[in-house]
Amino acid sequence: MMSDALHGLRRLFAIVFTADRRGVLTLVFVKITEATSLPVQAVALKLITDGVVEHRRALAFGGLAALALSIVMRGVCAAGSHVQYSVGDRTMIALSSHLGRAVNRPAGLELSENPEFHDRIVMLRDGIRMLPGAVIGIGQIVMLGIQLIITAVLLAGVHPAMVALPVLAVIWVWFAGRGNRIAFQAREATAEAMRLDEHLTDLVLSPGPAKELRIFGIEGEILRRAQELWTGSTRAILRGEWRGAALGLVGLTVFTFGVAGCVLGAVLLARYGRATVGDVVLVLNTALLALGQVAGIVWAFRDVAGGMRLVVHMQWLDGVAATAERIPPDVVRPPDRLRSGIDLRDVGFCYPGADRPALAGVNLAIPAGSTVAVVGDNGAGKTTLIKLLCGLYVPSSGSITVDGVDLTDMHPAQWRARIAGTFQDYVNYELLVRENIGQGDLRRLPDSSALTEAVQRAGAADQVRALPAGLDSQLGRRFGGAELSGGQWQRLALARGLLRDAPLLQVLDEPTAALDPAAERALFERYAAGARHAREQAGSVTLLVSHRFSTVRLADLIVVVSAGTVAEFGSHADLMRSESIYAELYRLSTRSYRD
Ligand SMILES: Nc1ncnc2c1ncn2[C@@H]1O[C@H](COP(=O)(O)OP(=O)(O)OP(=O)(O)O)[C@@H](O)[C@H]1O
Repeated sequence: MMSDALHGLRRLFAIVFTADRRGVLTLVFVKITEATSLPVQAVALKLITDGVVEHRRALAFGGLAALALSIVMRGVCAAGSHVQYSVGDRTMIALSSHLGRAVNRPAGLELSENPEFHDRIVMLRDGIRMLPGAVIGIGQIVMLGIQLIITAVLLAGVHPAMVALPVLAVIWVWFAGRGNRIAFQAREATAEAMRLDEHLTDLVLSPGPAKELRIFGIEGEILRRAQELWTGSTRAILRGEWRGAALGLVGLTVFTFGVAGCVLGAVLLARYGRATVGDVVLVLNTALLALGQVAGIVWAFRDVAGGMRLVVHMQWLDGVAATAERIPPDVVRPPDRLRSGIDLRDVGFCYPGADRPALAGVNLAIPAGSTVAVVGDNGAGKTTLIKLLCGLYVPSSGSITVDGVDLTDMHPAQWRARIAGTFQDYVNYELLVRENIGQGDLRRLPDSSALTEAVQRAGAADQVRALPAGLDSQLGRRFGGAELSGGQWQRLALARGLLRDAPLLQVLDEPTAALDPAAERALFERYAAGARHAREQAGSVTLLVSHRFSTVRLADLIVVVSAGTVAEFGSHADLMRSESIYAELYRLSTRSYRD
């Protein structure tokens, strides 16, 4: 535990020092000056008192000179005090960008689906806001620590037993440290409840879910649940704070007795002629000062402990992010063009924490240049299959190979750079239209003709033309821009998925649910035309997940996924010739359209 704390403190020091070297050095100078100014003042008062009482002019003038010095030192400290804020802010900025990098490091989705990850992120986010306080706290501890050592030396000069006072200070700090830990643990235990509270409050405040909430009349109930979570968490945090404060109070009581003992001792020593009146003034000054110094250290430790816990969460995140980064030792680059295709051999996958596999025994050979439709019931495993092909998860068993190279041997980011896609839960980026589409390939964002071509292929040309500034129109009511219908947002998402030139894998996971069947078919025909171009250029494979058989039948090959495995695989004509599940589903769908 102690070694963890020391390690955390060392890391925190290192982070602060790296973030602002010059600021830290200035801060050290300012804090040492601040630390020595008060003891200089206490000694000055002793010298002045003894000089006046004993009629020793030189002593009194020496005391006055020391007093003047202490005032100058205090002035230097006041002038330099702003440095601690800038060091704090720079550290906060450095750690925030480190956090951003760590969160983006993992190749897959496992980490973002891990509840512990989200709890730690909440604690990190809150902790980063406390960082400037932790930096100021480090400065305070250094300064007050030096002061306390000088105090101990001065007190020992009056009587050696008074050196016990700093020992009592350590006891106080220890009690307070235990108290802080209890308070922090209480706060951390509420992280999940606080996250749920945030989610529920967002639901009520965001325009998207507002319709459903109003229709069902559940805003009140959702808010009540959020309030309940917030109240429960706040109460638990307060309980922890009270218990922590009680421990701190025990330490304070012990130390106060020590201060009283020193003052009483000095008075008795003076009474029996073993100390001067100046000594009593010195003890009064320093011992009472020490009360404030240790109280300051206790408070500063609380802020620093917050920073140290932040370091612990950061290290956890760095560790799991590095593990999840999945960079193979001998990285193989994805091919420039697909020659043979993508093979799945006996692929199985179980989501972390799930009790049964989402996919098992999947065998599939997808030839280069083919367009493949994936069909199946809800929950059959279609999206999971797509996510494995995109390298967002690693199969639990079996292998996926691209032109004979195992996907796990490829750099995940390099493989993803060769994938284009639109998913059923696409994102509505409320940016400029060109930025919304440009997210599909940032390198092509400035290329208006590439954007326009993607817009045309997605069938969104008319809707973009109707906007006040075309590609440069702002989207989203909240930002003073245009609000789009569900289908219009979806067409922009499709354009985004079409922006990347000649991808090796083009994925369309039910991206057309908000389009009518005729629009979906027209879109897929345009897609197929584009796919021909990509096929010629890069041997691209296009994968389409759809429940609409009028579109599905246009694909070269059809995969029927059922209960986590591939039940059928073949062309429309082949599957229709046999008594297949596909033929049954196809007839059902065409019949329901006729009825
Ligand atoms: N992130 C996840 N964590 C745990 N289980 C999941 C996760 N995503 C999906 N599953 C489970 O895996 C199974 C397959 O889900 P998948 O999303 O692949 O189905 P699907 O065929 O795409 O369904 P749909 O047609 O409804 O989109 C389901 O039982 C689902 O509950």
